[in-house]
Amino acid sequence: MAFAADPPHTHGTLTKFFGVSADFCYKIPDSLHTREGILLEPLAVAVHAIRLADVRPGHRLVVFGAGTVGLFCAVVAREFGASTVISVDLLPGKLDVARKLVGAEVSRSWVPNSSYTAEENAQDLMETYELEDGADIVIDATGAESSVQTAMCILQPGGTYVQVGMGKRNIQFPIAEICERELSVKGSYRYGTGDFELAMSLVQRERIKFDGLITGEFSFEQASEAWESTRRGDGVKNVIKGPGD
Ligand SMILES: NC(=O)c1ccc[n+]([C@@H]2O[C@H](COP(=O)([O-])OP(=O)(O)OC[C@H]3O[C@@H](n4cnc5c(N)ncnc54)[C@H](O)[C@@H]3O)[C@@H](O)[C@H]2O)c1
Ligand SMILES: OC[C@H](O)C(O)[C@@H](O)CO
Repeated sequence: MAFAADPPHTHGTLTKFFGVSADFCYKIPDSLHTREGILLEPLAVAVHAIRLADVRPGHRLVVFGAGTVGLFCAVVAREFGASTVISVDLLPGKLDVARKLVGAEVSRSWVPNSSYTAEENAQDLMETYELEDGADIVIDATGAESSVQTAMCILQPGGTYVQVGMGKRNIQFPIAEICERELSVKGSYRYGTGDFELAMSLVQRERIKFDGLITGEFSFEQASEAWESTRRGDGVKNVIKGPGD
């Protein structure tokens, strides 16, 4: 898969014109403003992950990370029938967005304690939400070592773990947990056939609404400020306009 947004295959999409074959394009639904169209990409990432996780009605999920990808994993899981989705993030503001997007009936939130071990955090989360044997499915959308370690300790026997977050290439990984509880561990990378279609359909049918998710708009000249704002974790999604827009 050649990814358009960053080198080496291209110089990136931060340009006035970007040529791409028509059969690699999807028409943004008329109901969406172009700037909201950028959210279809991370939504397709989430659709891919939730399909791989095989979320079924009644499942209880934990999603580490409430950035764009984690938020969308949580709301797509709701659409697949999850009864409870616990969003985990260090930033309480991100969890407020998750609650609004997913809805109070399904959404729960939890902030890890940075001075706890992974096992202590896992125990705290499971007690808080009465997950006696553990969650059915856990998704990591942070790439953070501490999240991955905690995630492994909150799955029920036979549960499924999906790695979406991409952080350090090598981390300490509690491999015994996989063996002893017969966990299924999967990696999720970008998207596959049908993921963009389902993402667009969820938006067109207004099952998922993008209202309030574009929290910053920057001119081309302010691009570095946009990246800095994203690095600080401000808001949800920043848009950088093309040159001359
Ligand atoms: N697998 C793929 O195809 C794919 C596609 C897109 C993004 N990604 C990866 O997914 C991850 C999420 O992407 P995003 O765009 O939502 O990023 P983001 O930076 O917007 O979100 C990450 C969130 O994780 C939270 N976080 C960081 N460390 C944490 C910790 N220790 N505990 C709890 N929360 C923590 C942050 O506060 C933030 O809200 C990134 O690692 C990104 O590289 C992977
Ligand atoms: O949504 C697609 C992602 O941005 C990526 O796959 C990227 O972060 C890794 O190269």
